[in-house]
Amino acid sequence: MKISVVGCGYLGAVHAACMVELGHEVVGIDVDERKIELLAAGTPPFFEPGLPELLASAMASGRLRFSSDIADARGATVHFIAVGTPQREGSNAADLRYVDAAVDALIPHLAAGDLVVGKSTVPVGTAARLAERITTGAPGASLAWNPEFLREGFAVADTISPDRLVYGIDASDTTAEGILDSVYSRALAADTPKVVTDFATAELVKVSANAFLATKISFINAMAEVAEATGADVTALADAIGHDARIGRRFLNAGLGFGGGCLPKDIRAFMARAEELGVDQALSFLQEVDAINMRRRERMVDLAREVVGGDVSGRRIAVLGLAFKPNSDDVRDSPALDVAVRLTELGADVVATDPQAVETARLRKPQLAVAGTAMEAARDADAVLLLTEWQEYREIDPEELGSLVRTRAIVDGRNCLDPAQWRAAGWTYRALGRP
Ligand SMILES: NC(=O)c1ccc[n+]([C@@H]2O[C@H](COP(=O)([O-])OP(=O)(O)OC[C@H]3O[C@@H](n4cnc5c(N)ncnc54)[C@H](O)[C@@H]3O)[C@@H](O)[C@H]2O)c1
Ligand SMILES: O=c1ccn([C@@H]2O[C@H](COP(=O)(O)OP(=O)(O)O[C@H]3O[C@H](CO)[C@@H](O)[C@H](O)[C@H]3O)[C@@H](O)[C@H]2O)c(=O)[nH]1
Repeated sequence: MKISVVGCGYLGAVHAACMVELGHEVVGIDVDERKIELLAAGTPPFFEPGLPELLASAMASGRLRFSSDIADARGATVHFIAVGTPQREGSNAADLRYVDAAVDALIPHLAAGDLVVGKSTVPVGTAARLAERITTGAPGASLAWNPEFLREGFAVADTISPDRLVYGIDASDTTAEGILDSVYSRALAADTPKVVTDFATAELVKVSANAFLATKISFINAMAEVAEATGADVTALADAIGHDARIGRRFLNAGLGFGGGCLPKDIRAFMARAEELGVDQALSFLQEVDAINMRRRERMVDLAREVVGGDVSGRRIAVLGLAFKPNSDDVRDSPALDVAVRLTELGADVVATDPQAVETARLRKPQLAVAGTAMEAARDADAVLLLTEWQEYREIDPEELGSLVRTRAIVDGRNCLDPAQWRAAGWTYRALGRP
């Protein structure tokens, strides 16, 4: 099939390359010319494992091109909308201006029979509004909502082999399901579960899934707060409750909490939308989910204070990790970057590092002092903070790191180190939620 993907960020660039892998012919479109230049040269504009190889083979197939001109979407029959829906400035609500602009720009290039497919995460009600605009502006074209559940760091595998496919389709649309089935024929042949529903349900599936995941993380972080007050160990607690299949161990990793371009802004936009709908009480628990999450960052700053003896001002602090999670260079609402910046503002002499996110962090926070490696960051440090659990940080030798620092003090913000090993090497080991 001929497909256009409008918006080539973390979601769209991966989606475009994966659609080629699934046998389609694809044009990726973005208003950011620098991004398009990089992609057209076969270079991903961000770090995502597996994407360089996938992009190279997609480009070599001759079935993938990129353009900054929306007119190049003409001729495709399926048009994915994958533009950003960030948090609106000064409000919790989603900023829909990019989605609106993308759809408006696309409309003049649609032909009868074309299907526009929404992938961006939007407040419930958006699809119905856009469908109206499309059917008026481009008679014979229609809209489906097909939310995306990929995780950064696993984006390629999650796109090619999703856990499920959700199609939000207008009841009067007789062709959309068949078109989407053709797009995803390989996943469907592998028995991927498919849920066909209305627009509102499809939109809600996405935000409620993220609300559930955020709640699960904040639940365990609330337990971490209680563990801290009692000397209990939240990691053992998570293992124990996680053995109950009804609970499950995944997404029960206590620590610095959730960040990124999705969970934080999605729960806030969900609350804002619920308020508009007059059902804000139903989601009031998400305020607490958000508050628990943000408190972890404050607690981390407090622990940094504690390990250096009370005042971080003028103290050398090594920060290992800036990305919001490992295997990503994404620093949007990153708890690690947030803590590094707060400590800098408190007068600490912070030197931060990350295997992939140093550049993205510096773009947002040019004042941040950075180092290329953990060993460089740790030189003469009064304390080391591990804030993103990259594998290479998990494997650090406490003796090697210890030979570089001024004081052997480490705060494990992700509960990813073995306390016994570090203490045996003479380190003061502190963590979020375990003794
Ligand atoms: N990142 C993820 O893991 C992920 C997963 C599932 C869903 N989502 C959702 O997907 C959407 C995109 O997220 P992202 O992380 O890829 O964001 P992003 O900021 O990385 O990418 C968005 C892209 O859209 C482009 N854009 C903006 N306006 C445009 C227009 N009018 N025409 C063409 N391109 C335009 C931007 O230049 C940018 O490259 C969001 O709604 C997000 O919530 C993201
Ligand atoms: O047990 C856990 C699991 C995750 N996190 C943190 O939670 C955040 C989000 O992690 P994750 O969900 O793995 O990353 P994302 O790539 O943001 O993916 C989420 O957001 C996407 C965008 O909506 C969805 O598509 C995905 O399904 C959803 O998992 C990160 O800061 C993690 O460090 C924890 O603190 N503890």
